[in-house]
Amino acid sequence: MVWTPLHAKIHRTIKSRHLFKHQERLLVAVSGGQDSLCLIKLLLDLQPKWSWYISIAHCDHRWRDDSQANAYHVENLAKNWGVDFYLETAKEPVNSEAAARGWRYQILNAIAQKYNYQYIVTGHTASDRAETLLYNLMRGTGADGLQALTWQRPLSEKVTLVRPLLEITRQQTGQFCQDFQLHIWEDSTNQNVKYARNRIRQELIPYLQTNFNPKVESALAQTAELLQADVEYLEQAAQQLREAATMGSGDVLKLNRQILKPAPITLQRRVMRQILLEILPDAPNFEHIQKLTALIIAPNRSQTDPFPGGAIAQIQGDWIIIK
Ligand SMILES: Nc1ncnc2c1ncn2[C@@H]1O[C@H](COP(=O)(O)OP(=O)(O)OP(=O)(O)O)[C@@H](O)[C@H]1O
Repeated sequence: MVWTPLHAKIHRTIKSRHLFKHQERLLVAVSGGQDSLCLIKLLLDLQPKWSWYISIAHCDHRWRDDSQANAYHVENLAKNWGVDFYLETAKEPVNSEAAARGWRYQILNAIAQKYNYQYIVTGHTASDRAETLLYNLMRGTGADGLQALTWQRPLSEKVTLVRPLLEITRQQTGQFCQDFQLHIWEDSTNQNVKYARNRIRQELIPYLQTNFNPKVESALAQTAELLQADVEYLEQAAQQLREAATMGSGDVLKLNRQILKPAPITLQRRVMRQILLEILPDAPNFEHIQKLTALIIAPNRSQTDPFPGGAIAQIQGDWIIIK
């Protein structure tokens, strides 16, 4: 087996970030594209050092004419490598990117639970991280949206999603596949500049590389990494503030304004967002968070309009009452 600098880098990353331990069961999500092929080859090469049990899962969304051929291609690779292969085919063609993603994670999670895999591993790269950061920046999310793709994320009680390639660029995964002659299945929809994501990848990033910073992808990925640590810290601080300020539970929630008032605005907003995440049917937007935060210094007896789902917040002296 040929050991490259990329092997060494991933080995170090897995060790230093404690992504997996020895002898764990990994379900690798392989689309057949260059990123996930690079990922599976690296993990299979590292396997003897770690004694993992590695399998491959592929999801056929049925949204391209060649999607079945794509699935066979991945199945053949799995056969040649001698690893278990799980295929799930959508009953109806999945026709939006968001729907495909939602369906895919649900399926991967179900396979992992059924066959007892602790980890689902995906091939997201530093390039994906940079694109996600730019995309979210233009949509106006705060630091939470910009932290863009975390190393690990729980998908359910027993299954964790892990992304070991977040410090490797797409250029590197492409070169790796070429060096090892891995046959990539090109996704024709990646070329379609109708999608904002593809315009960022095909047009915006190359423009930034040429005119601003040739290493812009790694620079943006590093920004995401720094923001991730900031967000983690702020969320913990907000959680503590919330616990200190909250009374009651169930249908009526009381927040003490005297405790919230001296806190920095970023923590006040985060407390309100954490609460709204639990009581609204969908994720709260900036306006919802602002409306609730404004009550911290509002005159006595002020109240909000109903939030989606019907909850109302009102002031009674030192308390914000949410019911
Ligand atoms: N059809 C598929 N079958 C199995 N795994 C897949 C499939 N498509 C994508 N993946 C996994 O997801 C990773 C990211 O793929 P891609 O960037 O195309 O998806 P995405 O929709 O942007 O994902 P996300 O929502 O997680 O950011 C791939 O490297 C691969 O591990």
